[in-house]
Amino acid sequence: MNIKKALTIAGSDSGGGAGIQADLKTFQELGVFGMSAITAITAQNTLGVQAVYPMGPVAVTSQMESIGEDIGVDALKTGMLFNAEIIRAVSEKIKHYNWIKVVVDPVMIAKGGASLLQTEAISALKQYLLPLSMVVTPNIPEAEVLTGMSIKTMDDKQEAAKSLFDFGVKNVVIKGGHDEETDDAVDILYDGNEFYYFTSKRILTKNTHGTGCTFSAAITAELAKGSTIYDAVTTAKSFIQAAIEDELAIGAGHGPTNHWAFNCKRSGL
Ligand SMILES: Nc1ncnc2c1ncn2[C@@H]1O[C@H](COP(=O)(O)OP(=O)(O)O)[C@@H](O)[C@H]1O
Ligand SMILES: Cc1ncc(COP(=O)(O)OP(=O)(O)O)c(N)n1
Repeated sequence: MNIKKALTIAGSDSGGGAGIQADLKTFQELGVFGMSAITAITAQNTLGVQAVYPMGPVAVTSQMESIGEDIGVDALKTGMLFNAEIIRAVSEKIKHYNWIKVVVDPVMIAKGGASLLQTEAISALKQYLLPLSMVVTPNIPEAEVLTGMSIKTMDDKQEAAKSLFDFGVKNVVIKGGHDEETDDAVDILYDGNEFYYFTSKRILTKNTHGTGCTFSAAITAELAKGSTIYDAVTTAKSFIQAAIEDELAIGAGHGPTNHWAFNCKRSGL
């Protein structure tokens, strides 16, 4: 069996809804072999983040080396990177191994407000990692921080996508989960030439913990299997829609999404 391999470089969420745990569940459901390089351990549940314990940059890159020297990577994603030292070290290793299918989810703040990226690390993200990325997947607040723009309308989203493209990113996906006045959740993709729109019905639920992680992991899994960017985003959008729709009411706060739902739906369960 020629299984494709996907790597997540991200933080651990003890509650299992976001971070490494969400990524590996998504990789498994989409039929790729999942691997991880952990950047930080968070003590976290559906109520919020109780503590963050970052790894040193060498601890992160030695995990990448173990994978790079033996197993290989068909596609990778980054999630919570926490500080500028980790961003720099991860970027150097990606260049060293010439890993091309790189999805950057520029995780900044958890749903409960906890900081998952130090403010002073934002310029490192722009300078070192964005130019190496095949796809970047900010939500609206993250796109605002990266571009310095206020994003309210679809025109603003298009301008922001163009501005992110100018950082050297090859494809920009601005997610619409935070656009809460609209009935639909609309994600836009910009490839430097065209805009593409991915629209789904907005589901009214508080159980959306880890949506961004799951969505970017699904894109990564599809790219690992050889999909085009457009097809990878299409599948990721269906995956996350099913995962939010068929909700798991776990914990007292923002519950996780349901990673089984996409395959259950496909097999008529
Ligand atoms: N309530 C919702 N209903 C349907 N889709 C949603 C909802 N919330 C988020 N999404 C989708 O989940 C994905 C992640 O979006 P978003 O919530 O903006 O990211 P993040 O988790 O990084 O804040 C996107 O594809 C978005 O359209
Ligand atoms: C360890 C870890 N990584 C990332 C996140 C943020 O995940 P996201 O998918 O953006 O979901 P919410 O935080 O908005 O629920 C996280 N919480 N923890």
